[in-house]
Amino acid sequence: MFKVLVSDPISDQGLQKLMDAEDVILDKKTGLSEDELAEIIGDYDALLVRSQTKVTPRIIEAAHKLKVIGRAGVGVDNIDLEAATQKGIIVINAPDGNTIATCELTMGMMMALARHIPQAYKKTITGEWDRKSFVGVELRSKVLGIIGMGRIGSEVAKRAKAFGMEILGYDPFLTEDRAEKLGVTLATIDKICEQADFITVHTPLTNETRNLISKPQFAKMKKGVRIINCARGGIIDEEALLEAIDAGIVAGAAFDVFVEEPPRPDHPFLNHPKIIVTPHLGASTIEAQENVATDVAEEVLHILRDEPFKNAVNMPPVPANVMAKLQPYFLLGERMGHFLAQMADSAAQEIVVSFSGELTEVDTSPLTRYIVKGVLSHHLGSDVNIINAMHMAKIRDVNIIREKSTASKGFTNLITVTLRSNGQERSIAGTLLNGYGPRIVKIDQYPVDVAPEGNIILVSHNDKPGIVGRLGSVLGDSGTNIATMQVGRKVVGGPAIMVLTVDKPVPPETMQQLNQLPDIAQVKEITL
Ligand SMILES: NC(=O)c1ccc[n+]([C@@H]2O[C@H](COP(=O)([O-])OP(=O)(O)OC[C@H]3O[C@@H](n4cnc5c(N)ncnc54)[C@H](O)[C@@H]3O)[C@@H](O)[C@H]2O)c1
Ligand SMILES: O=C(O)CC[C@@H](O)C(=O)O
Repeated sequence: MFKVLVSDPISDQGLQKLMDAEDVILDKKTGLSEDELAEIIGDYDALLVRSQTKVTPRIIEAAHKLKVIGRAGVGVDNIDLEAATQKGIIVINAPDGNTIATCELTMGMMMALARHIPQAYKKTITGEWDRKSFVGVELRSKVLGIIGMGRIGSEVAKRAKAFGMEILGYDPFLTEDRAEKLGVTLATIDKICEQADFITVHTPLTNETRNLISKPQFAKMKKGVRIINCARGGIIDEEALLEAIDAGIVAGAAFDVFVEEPPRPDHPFLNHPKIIVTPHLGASTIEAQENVATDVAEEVLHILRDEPFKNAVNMPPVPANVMAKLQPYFLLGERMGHFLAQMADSAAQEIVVSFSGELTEVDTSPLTRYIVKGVLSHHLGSDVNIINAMHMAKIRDVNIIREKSTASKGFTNLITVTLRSNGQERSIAGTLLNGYGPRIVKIDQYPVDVAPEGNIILVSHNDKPGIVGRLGSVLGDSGTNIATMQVGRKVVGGPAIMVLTVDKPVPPETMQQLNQLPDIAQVKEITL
């Protein structure tokens, strides 16, 4: 018998399969404290949660029998994936079931904003018949900017088309082809800011998307723009939004999600006449809750019964002998991918992974997943992991080519990764150096020796006297300390690269200054 614990309110209809299963005992215990959950979790084979239960390392530590944690929804921010992976617990989610619900809430927010519905309702129920204060705008012929064109963003685009809106879309993985199919014009964030009447965000919250819409973006916006966030708190800078409303740039905003949830009672959004708020209701429809509960219940049954399953968000088991060979390379592989993605000017369209030396003796697919995860995580953040990395690449039309080579160029093992995008090709090679750990040994065609960690500045320049000095003084003026420095070139006076490691992130204005120095083609900051 399998014991399954449901620790958050999850739709009964969705759970029916589990309730009917003869080999399952289902317990529903909601509102447990961490202590209470830690005390009982040791009895269970599966745990089903929504977003309230925090599955902390302590819970996982106490979960001696647990085989699977099922999240009825998309975000797994409430589950400690690292701890679950280390303990061999599979974590699954239900990424598709609440797409329409969240899309429809977004459309509702857009209409409520355009016609002041919540504000007008509030006044009318007090007996005031105020028709003058609530003159709205039509959606027809307005420009809608959608940032993040994944599942939800794409559905919003389809519905907004039906309202006669013109749509500008930005997503690093949005191709001309797909944009055309969706009736969306490919745009940059800047263009969206300059031209949109409504802007809605549908990205995950990652280091790259945190404060994606902040002061500089608001400064570029059209007067009277309306802003919607039904994705994750923090993608839109809350303070900058308030300033943009005060400055008369933003006419209204609608937020379902907040940096801190629930927001503190004196949060400035809560009583603001121009801001509509809802308590993270995107997925709160009967249908969505049934969908996500059904999806997750079916998957949990598959896992408990050792049947094939999908939507796992952490790591599958790898045979011990293969693991022993590959594990030392996982960190290197992931960092190489992340390094390369930051070197490239646009999101990957093709990733070529080539292994040489002893690595060619085993199935390197788990290592490839780490590399692909490293590349994709630059744009997808924690939504991509080693279980779903290949799937994420496939659905975004990113072609993965694997090669094995006998030429290890003097190294026991060598991993070479090439990233192709929009006609650009960049590559790096890395290895584990005995006694020194992971090393990047080649960047494009230049031999280097760089530890893939911390803050790295990569400079493409012309090999001319004085460059090192000019760069050093700009960095010095900004208080940035250079820890190490290497220069690589093929011919005297030709194209060259410089790799600097610095002690802390370089301020954006310093990066701008560096990029404007003479004889410098490009300066990129790589953070690992
Ligand atoms: N309010 C709610 O209750 C609710 C419900 C479901 C989902 N969500 C949230 O909505 C968001 C979107 O969900 P989804 O299912 O559409 O996810 P998805 O993975 O299908 O789509 C996200 C898209 O964002 C894109 N992206 C990543 N970084 C970007 C960047 N810097 N600029 C532009 N685009 C970028 C990705 O390429 C991807 O296509 C997620 O944050 C999810 O957690 C909220
Ligand atoms: O209502 C929920 O469970 C959260 C919904 C949503 O944010 C998700 O991540 O799926």
